[in-house]
Amino acid sequence: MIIRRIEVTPVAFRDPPLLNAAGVHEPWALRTIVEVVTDEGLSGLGETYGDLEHLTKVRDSAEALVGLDVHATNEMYARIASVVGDVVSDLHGLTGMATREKSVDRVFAAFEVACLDIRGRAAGVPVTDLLGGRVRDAVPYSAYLFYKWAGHPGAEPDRFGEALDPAGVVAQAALMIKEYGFASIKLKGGVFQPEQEIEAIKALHEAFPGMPLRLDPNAAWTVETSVRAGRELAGKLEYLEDPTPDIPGMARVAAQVPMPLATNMCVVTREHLPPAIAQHAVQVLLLDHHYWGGLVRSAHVASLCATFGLELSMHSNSHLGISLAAMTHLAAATPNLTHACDTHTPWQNGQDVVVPGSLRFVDGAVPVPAGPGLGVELDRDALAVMHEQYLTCGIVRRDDAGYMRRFDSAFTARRAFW
Ligand SMILES: O=C([O-])C(=O)C[C@H](O)[C@@H](O)C(=O)[O-]
Ligand SMILES: [Mg+2]
Repeated sequence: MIIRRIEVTPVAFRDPPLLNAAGVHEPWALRTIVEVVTDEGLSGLGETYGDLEHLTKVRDSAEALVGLDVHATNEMYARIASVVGDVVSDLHGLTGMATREKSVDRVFAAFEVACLDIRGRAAGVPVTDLLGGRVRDAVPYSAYLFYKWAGHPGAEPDRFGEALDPAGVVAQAALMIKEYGFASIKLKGGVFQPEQEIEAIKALHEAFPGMPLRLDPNAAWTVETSVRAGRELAGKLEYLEDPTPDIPGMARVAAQVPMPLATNMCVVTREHLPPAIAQHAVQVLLLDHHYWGGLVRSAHVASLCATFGLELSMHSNSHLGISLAAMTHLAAATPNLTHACDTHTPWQNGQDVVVPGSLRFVDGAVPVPAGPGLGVELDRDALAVMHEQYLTCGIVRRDDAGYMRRFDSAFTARRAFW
């Protein structure tokens, strides 16, 4: 199974004005779709970020992989490492510090997933079986709530409407739970004064008694604020996610609040694990195969977490169905991933590059797709439409702060701000 050809296609799809500590989502979200084709005519799919600097590395790497066997992932990683010469950072900073290793892992992941898709198709088994077999038939996801404007400025309101206060947040949760059946809730914070976000959690706790809740201010709070908020929310949070920046800051908070702390910001690559574990900075790691180097490397990290007593959840950016399928296969094969995963899927409102039908939500969980490989098929018409949207949307990298500054010229991204 020799790689003959790799198609790399950037796409854009509509995204609502979701607010976070970095600013606000632009009207279009970007992704890159990777299709690896072998000499035997088998093809496999991968999905990754769409920012131009990353896309360029993905394109350059694709050329370097032609001629390799789809099983040769160590050689694939080495070739990609030699192509990815420098560190690629996101403007939004929401997934923590960029390092060289993380930059390579991010590029490698899309190709690794595509090769696993091919290997699963060739063997007639789902990707889950290549990762050790399923420990759950369906993967639970959480309702991922955002403060948001009713619509993008100058455009019609979207169907989710405005959510700028506790009542709006509760209404958004009710809509998501009604449509998807989610059984846990995450609120993206770091947008308003901490008191207002604490009130929103209290309102959710009252409206959905017993439902596990998380709050994620994306490091917008100081240590002192995090401790105060954590204590005020005692008994109401399953975990508090990245209240404050960096491992030492998280360690100080963790020692003083009653709930576990989770992260997708201070532990984002292997070198962060030893200090975080030594300092007891986090109790829950949000895995994300897109930057932890694909599915197999993520499974290795999961195993390390089991050794050191860290629990697991899963992080999500705006994504499409190839990513949802990959996330579901990984989570279904990871025994210690016991918290419901994050997903942006509801915000994508049905837009996708995969043929509808193989991915669905049942009681808030996605059943592992039945077909071989990832179990999803590329919808080539949809891909062409979304690629055209990419060419015309005028956005080449995600810039939440820059977009926010169009409406609030003094805005700066919030880090240990409150
Ligand atoms: O910290 C997190 O969970 C994220 O970074 C998730 C997403 O990036 C989210 O914050 C977003 O897209 O605004
Ligand atoms: Mg987070």
